[in-house]
Amino acid sequence: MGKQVNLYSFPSVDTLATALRSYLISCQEAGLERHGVFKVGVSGGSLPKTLAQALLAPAKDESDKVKWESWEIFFADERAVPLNHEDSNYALLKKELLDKLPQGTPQPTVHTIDESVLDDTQELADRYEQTLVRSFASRDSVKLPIFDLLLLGCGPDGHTCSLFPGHELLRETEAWVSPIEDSPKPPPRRITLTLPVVTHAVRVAFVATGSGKKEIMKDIFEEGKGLPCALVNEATGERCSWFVDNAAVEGVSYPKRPFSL
Ligand SMILES: O=C1O[C@H](COP(=O)(O)O)[C@@H](O)[C@H](O)[C@H]1O
Repeated sequence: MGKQVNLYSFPSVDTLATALRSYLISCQEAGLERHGVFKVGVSGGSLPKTLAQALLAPAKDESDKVKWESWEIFFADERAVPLNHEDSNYALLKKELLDKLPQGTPQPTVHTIDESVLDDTQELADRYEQTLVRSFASRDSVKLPIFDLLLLGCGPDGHTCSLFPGHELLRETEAWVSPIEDSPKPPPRRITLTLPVVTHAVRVAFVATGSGKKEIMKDIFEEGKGLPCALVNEATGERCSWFVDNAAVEGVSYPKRPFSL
């Protein structure tokens, strides 16, 4: 068996958010040291709210500062809807986090999808892949982009990004970004980072909270069952950290670690 992932469980979302903040700052500093920017992919769903709680808290000191001007934000997956649509992951991040940055805060760079091609998901995916190519270097010079951090959610069926259990997209080996037309969770038309891109990141962090997640957490951590979240765990091992509350892992026997950086 490969190296184990870090499973961090917290008594509340508040304590989880405090730890997540420290983790994000450490990933930010590692990214800045590596290449002068912090390249992070974010998900939709329940993540942006917890992320906002972590990032909007005032800095304790200089070493705890979010250096927004150095953040390059990408989307781990996005829905094929206008950017101001209620189903848009960008709109959600904007509402929960970006619009709440205090006045005068230097703005992060946010890489959104190209709204002009929403009716063609293959083109939408290709254009987003080109966005990655421009930021991470050409596909000829790198086989896969390397995100400093991917922030992922875990759906109650074990999906992550828009990679769903049993879907043929899990076998994609070439594309960096793929379209999906039949997402079992609405809306059906989306684009997503592919599994090789997700598992190639320097670090991957899942955030999952609430008792609604506990059954799938057992499946992911105890049996795997080929679930997308389990595939990410298997491929990333100790590069992968789960930030969960106690309710989400009640009855899960996988060893939890005390949080430390
Ligand atoms: O549809 C999606 O769902 C997942 C999981 O969402 P959650 O609400 O259960 O946290 C999310 O990570 C993904 O970005 C989103 O498009």
